[in-house]
Amino acid sequence: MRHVFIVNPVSGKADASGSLVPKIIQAAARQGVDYEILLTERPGHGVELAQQQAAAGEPVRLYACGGDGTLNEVLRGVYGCKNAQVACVPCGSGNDFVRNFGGSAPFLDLENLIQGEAVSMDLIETDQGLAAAICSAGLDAQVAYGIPKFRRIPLCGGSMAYKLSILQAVSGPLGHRLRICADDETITGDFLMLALCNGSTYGGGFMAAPQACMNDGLLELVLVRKISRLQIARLIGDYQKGLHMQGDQVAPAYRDIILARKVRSLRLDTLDGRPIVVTRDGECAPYSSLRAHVLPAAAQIVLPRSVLNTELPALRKDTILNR
Ligand SMILES: Nc1ncnc2c1ncn2[C@@H]1O[C@H](COP(=O)(O)OP(=O)(O)OP(=O)(O)O)[C@@H](O)[C@H]1O
Repeated sequence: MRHVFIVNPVSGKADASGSLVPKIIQAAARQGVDYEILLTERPGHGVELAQQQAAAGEPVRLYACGGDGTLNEVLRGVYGCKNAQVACVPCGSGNDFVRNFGGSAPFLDLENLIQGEAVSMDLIETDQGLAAAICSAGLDAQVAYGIPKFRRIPLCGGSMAYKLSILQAVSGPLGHRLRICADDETITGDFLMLALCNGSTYGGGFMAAPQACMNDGLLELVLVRKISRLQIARLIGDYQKGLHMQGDQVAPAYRDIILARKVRSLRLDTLDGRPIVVTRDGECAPYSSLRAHVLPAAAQIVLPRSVLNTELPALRKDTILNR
């Protein structure tokens, strides 16, 4: 099997490629694998490179070296190619995908990752494109959407841009009138936001669905009703830590404002004439509707050896390939 490292030099806070490339060369040499290193040159280039690498039909393992956006591009590029496995080398800002598996450290241990095995995992297909972990809509996505604008202001760093974007989002009209069709159930009401989760975590560590399993053929839908600014301030800390849920149930303190379902498909339509911001693995844009469904076992994701030996909600062990 060929090992191809697709490196995004602009992901994360600094260009990681300078330090990463020598580590890749050393790890690949020590593991004695046939490898290649490719750098992305522009947005979307990761999709093209992954497509080209998988097109020959030979077994190939692609390492997406960057953040969640780079992983998303590589997964899009190989979607439908049974010969391609995908690994994540987390060098981005949020790196939410690997949080499902205990965090970045084992994935940055390249020899551990090269020795890893592929696990068949679900993806989310939406009418806006694929998502690996979470597709969300509403206030949280609106905050993420606003950050780049504030980052363009001189001396405005990442944390200040995030705070200014929150301030802007909560100063405007809160919530949307939505019609949500979750499988066969239709729910109409005023909602602050919703998260459709294959994985547990997004937005740099917000744990929307702590029990989400990435290979059970189901998605966790978390709906937050329209609430006051004071209630948002109370909820936000618990939502970040996943304390709004108790196992598969909504925690008693939040049962009047949060709904949770396990679903295969979702249709969302805005009924108030205002577009709602949607984010897929961190890529944001406003839409008036969204269609999404689970793609069971659509990707072969490589997990480091040490992660495969750990019990995690994100992973059912019976789908490990190559064993
Ligand atoms: N050479 C390049 N120049 C400019 N943009 C690029 C280049 N290569 C890739 N990109 C784009 O960089 C964007 C950001 O990458 P990525 O999401 O991996 O990093 P991040 O935002 O730092 O991490 P995270 O999403 O985990 O917070 C992606 O949308 C990708 O399309």
